[in-house]
This record gives sequence, C-alpha cells and structure tokens, in this order.
Amino acid sequence: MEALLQLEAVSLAYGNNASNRLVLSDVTVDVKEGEFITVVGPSGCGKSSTIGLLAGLLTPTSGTIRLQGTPITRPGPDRAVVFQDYSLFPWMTALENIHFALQQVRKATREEALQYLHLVGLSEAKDKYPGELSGGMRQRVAIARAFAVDAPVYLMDEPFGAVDAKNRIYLQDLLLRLWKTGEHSKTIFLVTHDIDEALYLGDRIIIFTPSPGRIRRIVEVSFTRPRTRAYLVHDPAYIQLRNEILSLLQDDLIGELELVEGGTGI
Ligand SMILES: Nc1ncnc2c1ncn2[C@@H]1O[C@H](COP(=O)(O)OP(=O)(O)OP(=O)(O)O)[C@@H](O)[C@H]1O
Repeated sequence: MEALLQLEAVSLAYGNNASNRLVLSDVTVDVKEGEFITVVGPSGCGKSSTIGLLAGLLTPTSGTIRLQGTPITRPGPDRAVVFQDYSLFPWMTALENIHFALQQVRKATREEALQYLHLVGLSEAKDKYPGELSGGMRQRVAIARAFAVDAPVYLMDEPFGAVDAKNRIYLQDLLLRLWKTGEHSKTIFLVTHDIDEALYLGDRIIIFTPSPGRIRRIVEVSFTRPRTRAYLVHDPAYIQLRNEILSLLQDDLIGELELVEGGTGI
C-alpha cells in the first residue's frame, strides 16, 4: 500500500542564499494512513519546521513531500494543524472560533460547535475571548477547533505543552478516542518533548538528531491498545524502551555540548 504521507530526502534551510542555515537534512519517512506518529528530539532540531512543511506553510529546500502521492504546496482542509501558540482569532469568542472553523468545512450550527467545546470541558467559557482565557484553556479551544473539522490528517506541535497535568491526561485520551472515530481514518503526526507522551500515544516514534535535524532512529511502539498508563509504567518492556530513547537523546545532547566545547576552546 502506498504511504499517505511521504517525506523523501527533505532538507530545509532558512535565510537567503548568502546565509543559508540548514535546519533539516535528508529526512525520509513514509507515514501510513491511520498511523499515529510521535516526534521527539532536542530543542531546535527542526520538529516545528517539519510540521510547517507538512502543513504546506514552508517549502522544502530540496526533496519532496507528498500527500496521497501529490506534492504538498500549500495548506489545505485535508490537514488540521494545532500549533504551540493556540492561534485563535482574538476577536472571536471561544465558541465563535470553533463555529467559524466548522463553517469553513460544512454547514454547522452553534450547538454543534458547543459540543466540541464541551468535549474539552470548556462549555462554561463559550462566550469568553482568548484574551480572557488561561494559556491552557486557549490550547484546549484550539484542540476542540481542530477536532471539530474532522480532517484526515492532524499535524500537532506540542499540543498539550501548555495544558496542566490533569487536563493533559484527559486530552491525550480524548485524542486517542477521536483518532479512531469520525468519517475518516485519521493520521496523526504529533511533536512532543515528553517521552512518556510519545510512548503512550504513538505507533512509531521518530527521534531527531540535534540541528540540523536528521532522523536518528524510528522506534516501533508495539504495546497493545487500548494502553493503560498504570500498567505501562510498570511493564519492563516499556521501561527499557523509555530508557533507550532517553539515552539516545542524552547522547545527542552530550555530543552537542562536546562539539560546542571543542569549537569555542572552552
Ligand atoms: N522562520 C525562521 N527563520 C529562520 N530560522 C528559523 C525560523 N524558524 C525556525 N528557525 C530556526 O530553525 C531551527 C529549528 O527550529 P524549529 O522550531 O523547527 O525546532 P524545534 O525542534 O521545533 O524546536 P523546539 O523543540 O525548541 O520547539 C532553530 O534553530 C530555529 O531558530
């Protein structure tokens, strides 16, 4: 079966020709339809840039990115994006933000929009503007908005980073439920700094090297679903995989520090 998303020898450099700064180098991976991919890597290794490329907001400097065999050249309704910084319209209430997004894909009532706000536990805040909500609440509205549009592909950049621990657990489980419901079989590409989150949610984890980001390793996460946190954290296989990923990331950080030390003569 052909992959739904294909990144082939993708590199990305920011800046003009004179001062090009390579942030991604030779990234190749196929993502199957319905797969849940999580992505971890050191800060600045190009995880958000990868989301930008898949969203069609950035263009690769070389290589190709395809969705169902067609090169991605611009954003589209087939990809819902959740950024780190909420990206809500500040002049619309929480409910209006969701209703507006829903209406871009189909005719929808305010009551339907309210159901999504209810899903993330925020129906009481429906008439509040983003400026009146906490960071975590804004992020929950952004997540509700993304869920509402029921896209086949979800690109999520640390979606739960600003959310408190209790809501984080709730939203992770909600995401797993929504992944398997709706009209489409959803494909999710989620960036996180949290190894446990990557392991709890993902079918495979892509581990990036420090900048310029290359794929360091792709780890299969074969724990049966539905996964149970309390059981997983005591499973020796889980602990071993977690330690392996941690040590890969730590090795990279140590390597990076040594490079800096050597380079500056410290
Ligand atoms: N618009 C831009 N112009 C120039 N450089 C950029 C731009 N956006 C990102 N960068 C640089 O590209 C590199 C990769 O950034 P990116 O945000 O993709 O990394 P990241 O892995 O998501 O980082 P973090 O985990 O800290 O969020 C960084 O060095 C960053 O400073």
